[in-house]
Amino acid sequence: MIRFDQVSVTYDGAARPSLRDADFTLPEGELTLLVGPSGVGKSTLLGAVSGLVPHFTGGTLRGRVTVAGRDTRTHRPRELADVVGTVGQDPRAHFVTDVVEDELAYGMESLGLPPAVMRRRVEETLDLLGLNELRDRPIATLSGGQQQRVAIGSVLTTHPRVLVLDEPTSALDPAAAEEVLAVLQRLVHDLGTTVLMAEHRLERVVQYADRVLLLPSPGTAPVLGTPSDVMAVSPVHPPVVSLGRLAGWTPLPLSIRDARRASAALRARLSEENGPRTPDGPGCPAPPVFEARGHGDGAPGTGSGAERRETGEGRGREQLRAAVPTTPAPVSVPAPRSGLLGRLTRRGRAAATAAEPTGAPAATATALGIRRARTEVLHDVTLTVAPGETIALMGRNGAGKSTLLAALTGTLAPTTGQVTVGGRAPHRTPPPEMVRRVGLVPQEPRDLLYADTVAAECAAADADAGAAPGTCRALVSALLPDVPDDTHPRDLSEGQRLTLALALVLTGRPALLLLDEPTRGLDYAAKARLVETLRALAADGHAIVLATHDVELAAELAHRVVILAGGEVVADGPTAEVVVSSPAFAPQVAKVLAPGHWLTVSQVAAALKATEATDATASPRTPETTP
Ligand SMILES: Nc1ncnc2c1ncn2[C@@H]1O[C@H](COP(=O)(O)OP(=O)(O)OP(=O)(O)O)[C@@H](O)[C@H]1O
Ligand SMILES: Nc1ncnc2c1ncn2[C@@H]1O[C@H](COP(=O)(O)OP(=O)(O)OP(=O)(O)O)[C@@H](O)[C@H]1O
Repeated sequence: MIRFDQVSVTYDGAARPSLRDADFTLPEGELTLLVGPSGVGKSTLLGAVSGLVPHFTGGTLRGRVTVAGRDTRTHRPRELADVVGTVGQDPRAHFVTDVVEDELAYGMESLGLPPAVMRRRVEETLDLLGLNELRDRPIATLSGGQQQRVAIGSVLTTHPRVLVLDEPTSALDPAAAEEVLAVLQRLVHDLGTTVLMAEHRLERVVQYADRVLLLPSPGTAPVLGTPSDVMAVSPVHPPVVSLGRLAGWTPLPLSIRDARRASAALRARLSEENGPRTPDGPGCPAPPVFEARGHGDGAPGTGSGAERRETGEGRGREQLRAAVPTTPAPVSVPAPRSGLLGRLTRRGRAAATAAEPTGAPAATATALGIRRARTEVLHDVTLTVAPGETIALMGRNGAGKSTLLAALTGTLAPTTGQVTVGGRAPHRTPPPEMVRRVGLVPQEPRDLLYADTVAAECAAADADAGAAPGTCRALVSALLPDVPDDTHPRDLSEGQRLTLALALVLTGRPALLLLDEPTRGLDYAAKARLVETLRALAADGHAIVLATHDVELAAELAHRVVILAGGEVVADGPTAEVVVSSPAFAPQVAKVLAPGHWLTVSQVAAALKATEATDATASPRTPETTP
């Protein structure tokens, strides 16, 4: 159904192709997952299928891409619209109309479908994606996840034979993501739809894939194989695969169910330990985080142990291994340089202590209620955020997370109750006085970026924060060393844009840092860098509140998890206590190793090391659990 014939794409002015030597066929009626580190060319490959590359993006496409027999170089995206449905990374870029129902009908109208068919398909899609209650709503008033569902729905109504999706679950809560993936799987199984989907959160999607197409590193040819064969060699993989590689499980499990079946010995071994040593309050140093290094570097969790015990099962695995270079995965958010970050956080501490008397909370909400349009979106929310504390704010799409963050920044005024940040009521305090008290990195970092160059953004951030000229640029250099002054923010990758937005906000050294869904579009390595940066800030006294659907991020970073449902706080407590028993919010490791309170692969690796050290003095090693 989709055929790439020796395809390379080079953007205008680029020194190297962004996609090279792509040569593969994707058959009809299969779901193929496209994976790879940030900036490796996934969106470029997807664009070559929908015709956006090179027709809209410019650049040169060599070779031939055919979709249902049509050459995408000679067929513009409009001439492919009856066959290919595309949802890009930013749902808002997708919308043509203002209201949910109209948006669902728009694609069918363009294809000239009869009104009766349109009506039936709109109703079906509203039901299928749980959008019924939102059908009359202006799209601009929907939450991020609600908008993403509408974008997906608007493509499904045209019944395309090929669906091309760029991170379709990035703004969805875990349950909504499962619902959308189940719908896609039904289309594949029941209607023979061909789905090609890029996604960074592999823990959500890999078990749904028939095949995985891996772009291992920039300029390396794509590798196609079964999910388990590709995951065995991929530089990006979900925690359940890291755990399987660490424990040496063969075949490598991709689902929680398979991992639980393989995990009896590991669970027994870990039960001898006293449980994970998690940071349960501000100021506690935490264990290392997501695996940030590439395959083959011998680090725990990269699978070297598992591979030594490989039995060779899995057709094609050896060829895959040969095709995947063993260089570390490129990262889009480089490690902070300790000197500069140190200076940043020291200044942060000065700001934090200047803004807060010792022991005072960074922020409070008391019996907070907020009405938007005619709906009460938050109700009776009471919350205290301490300096140095990292809180993950979780909950279903539309639960009110972004609304709570907006109340903390002062963008929305309480309808009832009170909010204080650094001792002030944020909605009544002039913005310049709030800059050092609170900063928000919004769900879409583009919303903070107005200027044409990175340098101009930095100059504006210095002026807004009353900081010495050069303050912001020093931060950008620390967090994004390779980005020149004259780069247009539009040309940065998702991860780079997020980091630029973070640097702009940190220029004001806010005592309270708010981040709305900060891992959208980030690969595992970039996420590890973000975690490192946020930990350094928390250790230095900044309070951090993250609204996130990323259960793995919450497990790594948060001291405390607060769950909102229908605008109310329904859980608030230490991370392990809140997430371990929750089917929706537990990270993969917790699900595999329940009832133990293990949350991350790094905790398990540390525990195994400890038991091994004990065993080395007492008895022979247990090969099964040797990393
Ligand atoms: N329109 C464009 N013009 C010039 N360069 C581009 C354009 N689009 C992408 N690039 C560059 O091509 C490379 C591949 O980008 P692409 O967006 O395809 O990667 P990706 O794997 O989808 O990344 P991510 O996971 O961050 O979305 C990057 O170096 C990017 O900067
Ligand atoms: N401007 C607005 N007018 C009316 N209702 C709104 C407006 N903005 C948001 N809402 C509604 O308020 C509710 C809470 O939205 P909010 O953006 O706070 O949710 P969220 O928990 O951040 O969701 P997500 O996880 O999808 O980002 C949703 O039902 C949303 O539709």
